[in-house]
Formats: sequence, C-alpha cells, structure tokens
Amino acid sequence: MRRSIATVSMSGTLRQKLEAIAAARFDAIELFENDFINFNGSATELRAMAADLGLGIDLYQPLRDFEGMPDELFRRNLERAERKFDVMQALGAPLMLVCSNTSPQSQGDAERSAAQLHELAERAARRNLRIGFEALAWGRWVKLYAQAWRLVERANHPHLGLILDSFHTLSLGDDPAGIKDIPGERIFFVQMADAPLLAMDVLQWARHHRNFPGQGQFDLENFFEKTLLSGYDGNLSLEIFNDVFRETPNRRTAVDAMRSLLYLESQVRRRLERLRDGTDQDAPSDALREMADSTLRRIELFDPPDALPLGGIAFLEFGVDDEAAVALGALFEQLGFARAGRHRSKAVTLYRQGGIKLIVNAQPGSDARARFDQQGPSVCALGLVTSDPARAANRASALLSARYDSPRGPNELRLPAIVAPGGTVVHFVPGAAGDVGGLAADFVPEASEASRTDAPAACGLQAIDHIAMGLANDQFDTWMLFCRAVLGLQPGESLELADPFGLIRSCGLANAGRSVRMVLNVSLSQRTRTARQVSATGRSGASVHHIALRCDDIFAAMTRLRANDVRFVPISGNYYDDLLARLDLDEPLVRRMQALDILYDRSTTGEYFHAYTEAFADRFFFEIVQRNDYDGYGAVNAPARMASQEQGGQR
Ligand SMILES: O=C(O)c1ccc(O)c(O)c1
Ligand SMILES: [Mg+2]
Repeated sequence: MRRSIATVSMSGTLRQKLEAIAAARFDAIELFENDFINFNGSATELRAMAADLGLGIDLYQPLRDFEGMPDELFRRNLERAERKFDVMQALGAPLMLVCSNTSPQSQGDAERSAAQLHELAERAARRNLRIGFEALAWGRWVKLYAQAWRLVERANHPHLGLILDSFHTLSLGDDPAGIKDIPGERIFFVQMADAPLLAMDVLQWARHHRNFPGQGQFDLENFFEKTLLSGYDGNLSLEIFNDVFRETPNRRTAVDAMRSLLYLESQVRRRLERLRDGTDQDAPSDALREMADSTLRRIELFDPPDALPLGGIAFLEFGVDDEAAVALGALFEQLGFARAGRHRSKAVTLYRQGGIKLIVNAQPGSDARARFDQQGPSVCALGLVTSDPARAANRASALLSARYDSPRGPNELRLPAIVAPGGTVVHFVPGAAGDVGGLAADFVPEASEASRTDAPAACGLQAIDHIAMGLANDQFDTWMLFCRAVLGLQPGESLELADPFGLIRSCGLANAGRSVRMVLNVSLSQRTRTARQVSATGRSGASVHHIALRCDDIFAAMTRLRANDVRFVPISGNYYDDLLARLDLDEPLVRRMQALDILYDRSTTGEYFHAYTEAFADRFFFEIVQRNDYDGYGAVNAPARMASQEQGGQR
C-alpha cells in the first residue's frame, strides 16, 4: 500500500509541505486543489519538484458539485473537468476525486447522476485518467458510501470507482461492515481521518476538527479492516482538515501523520491475525478467516515489536541548578522523602519514599541542566518499568521516536531511552532489576545520611499515581498519539474544566494494569495558570504540570505532611457544604476533609480523595491521592483547585 497524505493536512507553502511529507517518508500526496491554484509555478514544475522529493502525486482533489446537474450545468461541468484533466496530465496525477454534490441545483435522479458520471469517466479514460467518487456526509443526495457505490455501479465504467473517507462514514454513525462486500478493485482510493466526538454540525466538524488516526475517538481499526477485507490494496491516505494543524510546525505534523498510519497498520494487522486464527471474540466464519488470511498474504502491513505491558513509573528526574536543587530537596524531605544516595560522579541526588524515586539533577553540562536553563526547574525525564527495555525502545523507534543516548560515566547503567514530544526523555527500566529499577548501581549512599538526626520520617506516600502534562494547544494531538502508539496507553474521556481565566481540556490515559497513568492538559485560553506554565517551557510546549503521589491513608499522610509544613492549596468552605448537599456523606468525614483541604470524588465503582500542594517555583506541584477502586482523576474538583490557586492564601 502506498502511504500518502493530502496537502491540506499541514501548514506551510506547498514546497514546504512537500519537503516535510517527503522527510517523513510518505510515498505520495493528494494534491488539494487550492494548494495548486495558489502555487507560484506550473504543473510541470510541481511535478518535477515532487519527483525530486520521491513523491507521487497520486490524487488531484476535489472536483465539486458534478453529478445530477441540469443539462446546461452538466455541459459546463464537463468543460471544467477537461481543464482539470489538462492539469492532471501535466502533473502526472492519475486519479481525480469527485465529491458528492452539495448544490441546491443538483437533482436526486440516480439515472441522470449515473449517466453524467459515466460520461465523465469516459472523458477521463480517453486521457488514461481515472475518476473516484466520494460521498460527503453533507452531500445533497449522496451522503453514505453505500449510496456512492450504488451510483458507481450503475454508471458502470471501468475508469470510475469509489473513494472512501472514514470521516464521512463514522461521523454519521454509519456502519462500515458493508465495505468488505464491495469488490476491492472498484475502490480507487481510501482516506483515513479520525476526530474527537463532538456534537456539532457535521460540515464544521469535518472542516475544522479532524485529526490523525489514534488522535480521536472513531473506530478506524474496524473501518480499515473492513476496507482491507474488500481486497483493496491502493493508497492508505490521510486527509485532515484541522485548524491547529494549519499552524503546527509541519515537520512534526508529518511525523505524527506517518506514526498514525504505522500504528493503524500494525493494529489492524493484529486484528486480521486474530480473525485468521479464530482467536477473536466472536467466532468468524471460515470464509471470513480465509479473507483475513489472503489479506495478510497480499499486503505488507507494518509490523513493529508489540507494545509491552508497563509495570509503573520507576522514577522522575528533575532538571535544576544548585540553588533549585537545595530548594527542591528541602521540599522532598518535607514530603517525607529520604535522601537515598548521591550519584557516583555527578551532581545528582536520589530521593526515595515507598516505591517512589525522585532524582534531582544539577550536573553542569548535562541535558537536565540544559532543560533547567531553558525552562526553569522541570521534570526532564521519567522511567517506565517494562520486562524488556530494549524491545520497548525498539517499538518506539519503529514508531518514529528518536533514541536518547546519555553520556555515561564508568560503571554506570545506561537504560534504553527515547525522546517524547517536546524533549522529555523516557527511559525504559527493567522490572526485574530490584526495586530501584537498576538505578541503585549509579548511586552511593551518603555516609552522613545514616547519622543524621534531622532525617525526615516517611509520610506514607507509596507510588507515583499519575503525572499530568501541561501542553501547548498544538501538542495535544501529538501527545495523544505518542501515548497510545508508542507507550500503549488507552485514553479515557476528554473533559473541559473551568479555570477562572479560561477552559482546560483534559484527558487521562492509562495502561491496562493501571500502573502507568498520564493526564494531558491543554489550556484553550492564553490566560490560565496552565497556559502560563506552558509558555514558560518555550518551544517545547510540554512539561510536567503536576505529579500525583498515592498513599493508603490520606488523612494520616496529610496530617504528617502538614506537620512538616508542606503548603497545600486551601479549599473553600463552600466546597464542603456543596459536597454534603450533593452526596450522601458523613458530615464528620467531610469536616475532617475540610480541616485538611482534601477534595473528594465518587464514581460508580469507588472513591477518590486528593489534595494539592502549592506550586514549586511556579512550575509544577504535587497531588496527594488515595484511590479506592476509582479509575479517574478527580476532574470535577479541578475547578476548585484552579480557583483556589488564583485566589491565593495558604494553610
Ligand atoms: O470538505 C470538503 O469540501 C471535502 C473535500 C474533499 C474531501 O475528500 C472531503 O472529505 C471533504
Ligand atoms: Mg475526503
């Protein structure tokens, strides 16, 4: 299958788009007509430019408002088409996309529409070109792929075929199951687009909010599987109209685009293998198993190493300078962390409590220190536990993440590591290497620690429950795809939360075992605290915004943390009165929460107690959580937290 992308999907001039698309190793483009019309060169020049970059121009699109027109308009349409055929021949583009008519002048007479499409295909055939007909979800008469296919069948011309676009099918809630019964060779092109589920006018949704497979909520794996089962083996293409992509640096967009296709292919490959092997939930018929088998033989779908189960967040590493190292170390001790060791050769300190490991890195010349210089104190790296770190890194590389190689001192452990979008380093840590995840070797206990009389007592914090990222608007989709494709996390629901100065969009992701959780937060306003923290990251556009630490008894933990003078975000008394009004809770329990600024949420399965520390250096803060069979992140309480942070005051 040739992997391709429509030029409308990214920012830049046409030349810049093509360069980014080629750099991400696409085979071809769909040339969006406006990009050509506004190009300051001829079709021949564009053809040469694409060829130099190794890109085919596989589709010219779209020709609008064609089928079902009154005779006079039909004649004009044919003239228009002939001129576009001239352009296509000069471009070397073999296929034209005709989208279903949206004009009020079009007539719903299928015979007329089929005859007109036949004539168009006949004209195309004379030039050895082909026509693909696509149902737009808002077409006047043709909205569904089945309707488009009926017209194509009726027109009955070998140079006329069907074009599928997942957006139009899935936005209308139509079932793609019927696609597998269409002869694959009559499907001339396939466009893949995902989208968040939004209750809005379908045209606005389609023109502004599409995104790449794996970034939205459509079931594209099912759609693509059905397409492949038809026997189709043409282009796998992306056609994404998205307001944010129009301004996102196009090199990143192109890499996201390719990653989304590689991920989709690999997921569908596994689905087809399960279908072939009969290991799917519903027992497939022999015929279906046979179809899956022949599809897998016919098409080389991408086959990266499988995502490995993750076993937790092994550590977080903070980039600081000497001064911030002291301040952050002091905060960690207040939080009940013990200084567990100093790095053999670097200005790096390890803090531990329960199963949590926090590393403070102030080593001059290190990448951590460079991150501090750019952004102030921040999480520069994290470790994820997996049984096979090399394999996890190989999957990440296969899915286009860059490798990270740290400079290594004598006898130091080097963990396979990759770079997450925006520069945070993700190390893969072997689960088997003891409870320090193999890090122990790098750190030596400080002799003075053992004899310290002021060493902090633990506060009962056991594990890193989740980390929340603050993201620039154009990083959200990039991170969503990274978390799903590279790390194998699955998203929960996407929510909008009210900060006093704007809305925050928030989506949690977790692994199947729920030992690794990430929350992606993006500010839709420039004025929220999240937005200010994100802008402090400069071009990176992504940084850890808070770190949630889990305990088994939050009342005991909070009492100790308070005794250590940890400063928490104060919560309004009105919040607790509202809790009592909303939920059937014990008043003494609520008053105990109030005394400790503990927030509360309940789901059908369980309960969540949580509290927030004041921010460190206005960059990130900690959340103390207790989870009782609860799977969310207390999002209903985020507005209370954000309002309190803005109103100031402390306890
Ligand atoms: O929004 C549109 O006009 C439009 C054009 C061409 C397409 O392939 C499509 O899916 C939508
Ligand atoms: Mg389309």
